[in-house]
Formats: sequence, C-alpha cells, structure tokens
Amino acid sequence: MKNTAGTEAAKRAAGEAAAAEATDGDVVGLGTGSTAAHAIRDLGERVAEGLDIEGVATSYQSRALAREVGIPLLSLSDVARVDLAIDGADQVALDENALVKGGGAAHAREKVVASAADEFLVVADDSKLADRLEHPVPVEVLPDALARVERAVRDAGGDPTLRDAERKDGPVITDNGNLVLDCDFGTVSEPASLARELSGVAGVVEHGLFVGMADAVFVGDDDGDVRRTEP
Ligand SMILES: O=C(CO)[C@H](O)[C@H](O)COP(=O)(O)O
Repeated sequence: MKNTAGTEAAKRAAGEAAAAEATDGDVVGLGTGSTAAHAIRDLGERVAEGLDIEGVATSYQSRALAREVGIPLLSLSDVARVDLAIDGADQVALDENALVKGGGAAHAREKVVASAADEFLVVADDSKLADRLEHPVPVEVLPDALARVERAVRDAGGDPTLRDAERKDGPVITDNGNLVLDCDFGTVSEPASLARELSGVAGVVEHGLFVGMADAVFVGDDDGDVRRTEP
C-alpha cells in the first residue's frame, strides 16, 4: 500500500541529494519507487558525465530504469556487499530508526540490498515522517502459506489484507512469485519486537519493517530543500 501524499519536488530533492553521495568505484544499491527513481535518474546523468559506478537493482522496475539511463548493472545474486544503497520508504519514524517499506512489493530484495550496504541512505518526502509507525506493514508470503500467515498475523494483533493488483484480476504477484499481505497493526509501539515476531513465522518471505538499518535519511520538502538526519 503506497503513501501517495508527497510532491515530486520533495521526492526529487531527496533523491538527488542522496545520489550525490555516490563516488567513483562505488557499487550502489538502486531502490524501488518514485523517490528512488529520482536518485537513479540523477545517477544516470552523472554516469553519462563520467561517474564510474555499478548498480544493483532491487526490482524489475529499478533494473529497467537503470538500463534506460545507462547505469552498468551487477546481478544481486553475485553481490555480497554494496558501498551504498539508496531507497525510499512508505513511513519513517526517525527517533526509532524504523521504516515501513514495501509499498511497491519490492521489500524482500530491498532488504537484502540494504543489509549488504556499508551505508543505507533512505530518501523520503516530508509526508512520510511520523512519530510512530502506523502504516500497514507489507508481508511477502509464499502462496501456499497464505492461510497460515494470515492466522499468525491476527495472532500478533494485526489485520491482514491480501493486496490486489490494479491492472490484473486477482492479487499482486511479487517479482519473486509470491503474494503480499498488507497488515494493519495500528500504531506499532515496538517495531523491533514486531519485526522479530513476523520474521519467525514460517511462510513469511520478508516483511517491510526495517528497524535500525538506516544510516541516513534525506527528507525533501515542497520547496526543494533537503534535511539529512542520521537516526
Ligand atoms: O518500499 C518501496 C517499494 O517496495 C518504496 O521504496 C516505497 O513504497 C516508497 O515508494 P515511493 O517513493 O514511490 O513513495
């Protein structure tokens, strides 16, 4: 489920500020979504001007955009570490260093890339900021485990909704061939504890809680100004 409140000016400002951190020789994780796309386009322009980087895509979408703008790509399956990863978020609780991701259903690969990164840079417009996380948490689920995971989410206090596709009948199928449950837990008072609980459910491929992972958050506003915070 996407948060669509932010403006393009704010997203562009955040994306471009984070992209400016990439330097020659870096392997760069390329996130998914409309904010990360600004970073990818900016990196593509800098590659055309001579910047020597290689990208690692987190989704079909980011791979296609990186190819379009001319960023050389490595395969995620060949990469054990990246220098920096740049990615968006659906909600950011700065004081807790906690994110909800997965509005684009790409959070499984996004988490692999973020966890492989020496520096994980989050890019967001200011509509994404919250004191506590309350955005529904996307959970990628093995199709055969759907009923089991729905029950486990309810047992954990959540209300799961199978994510429907918009221009296809039936559910969203992720790039990994799985389903997504958007799980409403209300206000998440202990993100780390909920993250551990969800990770322990058999059939959960990955959930969209990213706790303690961000090294810096770039927050853009409508005037194109950016605030960099290290949570
Ligand atoms: O987690 C994600 C995709 O799985 C995106 O980074 C998140 O949904 C934010 O997207 P946008 O920048 O378009 O608001």
